Amino acid sequence: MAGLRLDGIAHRTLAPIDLALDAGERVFVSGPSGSGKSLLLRAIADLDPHRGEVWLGAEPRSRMTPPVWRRRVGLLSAESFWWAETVGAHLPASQTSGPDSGYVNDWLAKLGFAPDVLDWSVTRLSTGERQRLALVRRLAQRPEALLLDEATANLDPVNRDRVETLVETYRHEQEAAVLWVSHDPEQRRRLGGRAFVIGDGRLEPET
Ligand SMILES: Nc1ncnc2c1ncn2[C@@H]1O[C@H](COP(=O)(O)OP(=O)(O)OP(=O)(O)O)[C@@H](O)[C@H]1O
Repeated sequence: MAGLRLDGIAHRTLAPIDLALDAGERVFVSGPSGSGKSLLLRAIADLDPHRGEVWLGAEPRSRMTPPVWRRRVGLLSAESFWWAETVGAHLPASQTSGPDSGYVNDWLAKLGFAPDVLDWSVTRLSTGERQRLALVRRLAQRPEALLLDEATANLDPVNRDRVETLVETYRHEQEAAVLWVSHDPEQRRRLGGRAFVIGDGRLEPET
C-alpha cells in the first residue's frame, strides 16, 4: 500500500496545504463548523474546484481517471447517497456472493448486522444504519487510502466503537492511509496519532 501526500491543496477558504501521510497512518483533522474540513476531503477526492496535486505513493492523481482515483482514495461523506432499492444492490455482485463475500459478511457482523441486511430496502435505514452501511460499501471497493468525514457522528457509543475498530483493523491490515475529520476530542485522544486543526483558513498541528 501507499502513502497519501497533499501537495499545495487549496480551496475557496483554505490556504495551500502540504501534508504527507505514511501508508497505514491515521491523521485527524478538526476545526470549527464551516472552516473547510469537508471541502478539503472533497478537494482530495477531486469532487470540487481546487488547486494542487495529490499523490498516492508515487502516482499523482492527475495521471488517473477520476473514477479510478475515487475508488483508490475512498471518501466516506458525512451523508451517504443511496440510489438502488436494496442495500446489497449498492455492492459489487462479486462482494456479496462468491469467494470475496466473506469480507463483506465479516464487516457487516463487526458493525452489528446480520447478512440479511443486504436484502433490506434502503428506505427503512436509520441515520446510524446508513452511516455504518456506507462504510461497508466504501470498504468493498478496497480503497488504498480513506477519507472519513465525521464517520461516527450519528452513532451511539457501542456502534461508534464498532466503526472505530473496523477502520483501525482495515488500516492496519491494508496499510491504508486514513485522513479522518472528527469533531470529537475524546475520539482523537482515544485513538491517538497526529492531529491537525483548520482555523483561519490554515491547517495547523493540534496542540
Ligand atoms: N458550493 C459552495 N459554494 C459556496 N460556499 C460553499 C460551498 N460549499 C461549501 N461552502 C462553504 O465553505 C465553507 C466550508 O464548508 P465545509 O463543508 O468544508 O465546512 P466544514 O468545516 O466541513 O463544516 P462542518 O463541521 O459544519 O461540517 C462553509 O462556509 C460553507 O458554507
